[in-house]
Amino acid sequence: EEQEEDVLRELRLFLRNITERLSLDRRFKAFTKPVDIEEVPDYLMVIKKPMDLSTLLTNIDEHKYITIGEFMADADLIWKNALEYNPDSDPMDRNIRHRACALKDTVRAIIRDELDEDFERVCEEIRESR
Ligand SMILES: COC(=O)N1C[C@@H]2C[C@@H]3O[C@]2(Cc2nccnc23)C1
Repeated sequence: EEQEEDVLRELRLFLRNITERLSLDRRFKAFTKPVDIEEVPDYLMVIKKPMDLSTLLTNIDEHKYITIGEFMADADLIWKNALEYNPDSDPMDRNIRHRACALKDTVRAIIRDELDEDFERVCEEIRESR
């Protein structure tokens, strides 16, 4: 009912705010747009489900996420894909893995600090009711 839509609207605002803050952080520039398949032709052979911050924003606007957990699963793909595709010891790979780890820790810290447990529980109740 209408109260449920109010809750999901507030969730979208919270998720957009997190995603926009991450997109402004210079450490995460490599994660703001999809990896360019023309520049990296083998990317889709290695990475089954690409994800990036601009795609997260599109998914939010398309009402794809009803719980924080669903958003986290896609946000985690960003850094997991970077660790998987860039495993080597050369400085470029090490650099993007360092940023991937920083992204992982930053997302978790924001959610721990800013997500109200009761609000998340209401979102999960809505997900179970649909
Ligand atoms: C999240 O970003 C990444 O996982 N990558 C991996 C690619 C390999 C390397 O860096 C990326 C883009 C790129 N483009 C041209 C030549 N080499 C590269 C970004």
